Amino acid sequence: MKRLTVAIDGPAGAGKSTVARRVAEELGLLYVDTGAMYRAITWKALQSEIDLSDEQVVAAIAREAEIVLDPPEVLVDGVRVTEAIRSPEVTDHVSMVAGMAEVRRVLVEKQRQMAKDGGVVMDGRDIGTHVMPDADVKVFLTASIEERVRRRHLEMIRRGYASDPDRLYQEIKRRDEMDENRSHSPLKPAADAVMLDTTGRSIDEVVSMILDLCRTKVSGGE
Ligand SMILES: Nc1ncnc2c1ncn2[C@@H]1O[C@H](COP(=O)(O)OP(=O)(O)O)[C@@H](O)[C@H]1O
Ligand SMILES: Nc1ccn([C@@H]2O[C@H](COP(=O)(O)OP(=O)(O)O)[C@@H](O)[C@H]2O)c(=O)n1
Repeated sequence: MKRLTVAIDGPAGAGKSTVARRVAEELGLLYVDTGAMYRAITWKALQSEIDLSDEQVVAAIAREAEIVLDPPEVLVDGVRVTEAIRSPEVTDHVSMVAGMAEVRRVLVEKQRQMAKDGGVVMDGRDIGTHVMPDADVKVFLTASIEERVRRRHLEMIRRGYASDPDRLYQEIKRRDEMDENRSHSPLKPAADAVMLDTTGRSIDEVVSMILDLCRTKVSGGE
C-alpha cells in the first residue's frame, strides 16, 4: 500500500495535535508534532540563558540540539521535556523563535528527513505549504478564537496550571498574528488544503472526517 503523507495545519488550539496523533494511530503512521520541535528549541534557548533575540545564537542551538519525538514524549539532548515545552514561558517565546529564518531552515530539514519515506502525519503551520507540499492529504483545521481559548483554558486547568481566559485570548491572538505575518513560510492554508472548521465538532467527528479523506485518497478517489 502507498505510504501516505498527511499534512495538518492551523492556528493554536484548533485541535491539530490531538487529531493528528489519533489519525496516525488509526492508520499505523508516524506522528510528527513540528510545534513540539519549535518548542524544544525555545526551551533549550531559555535554559541556556542566552539573548533570545540573537538569531545566530538561537540558530546554533537549533543546529546542535538532538530532538527526539517519541509520542507523547519529547526529548532534547536526552532530557525529557514533554511537559516543560508546554509551559507558559515557552509558549510566550516560541513564535519569536519560530520567526527566525535559520531556525526554520534547520527544523524544516529535520522534518523533511523524517517524512522522506512517507507513512507520516505531520502537524504544524507550514506543513502543506512548505515542508510537505506534495502531501497526499492536506487539512487546514480552524475553530473560532473563543472556542480555541475555551479548549486551551480547560486543558491548562487539567494540567494543573492557573489559567486566565483573558490572558489566553491575548496570547493566542498575538501568537496567531505573529505566525500569520512572519516573512518565512507564514501560517496560511495551502491552495489544495481541505478547510475544516472544528467549532462545535467533537474530536471523534474531526478524526473520522480526516480518516475518510485519507481512505478516499488511498482507494484512488478524489
Ligand atoms: N474538536 C474538538 N472539540 C473539543 N476539544 C478539542 C477538539 N480538538 C481538540 N480539542 C482539545 O483542545 C485542546 C487543544 O487541542 P490541540 O490538539 O492541542 O490543538 P493544537 O495542536 O491545534 O494547538 C486540547 O485540550 C484538546 O483536547
Ligand atoms: N510548523 C510549525 C509548527 C509550529 N510553529 C511555531 O511553534 C508554535 C507552537 O506550535 P504548537 O503547534 O505547539 O502550538 P499550539 O497551537 O499547540 O499551542 C506556533 O505558535 C508557531 O509559532 C511554526 O512556526 N511552524
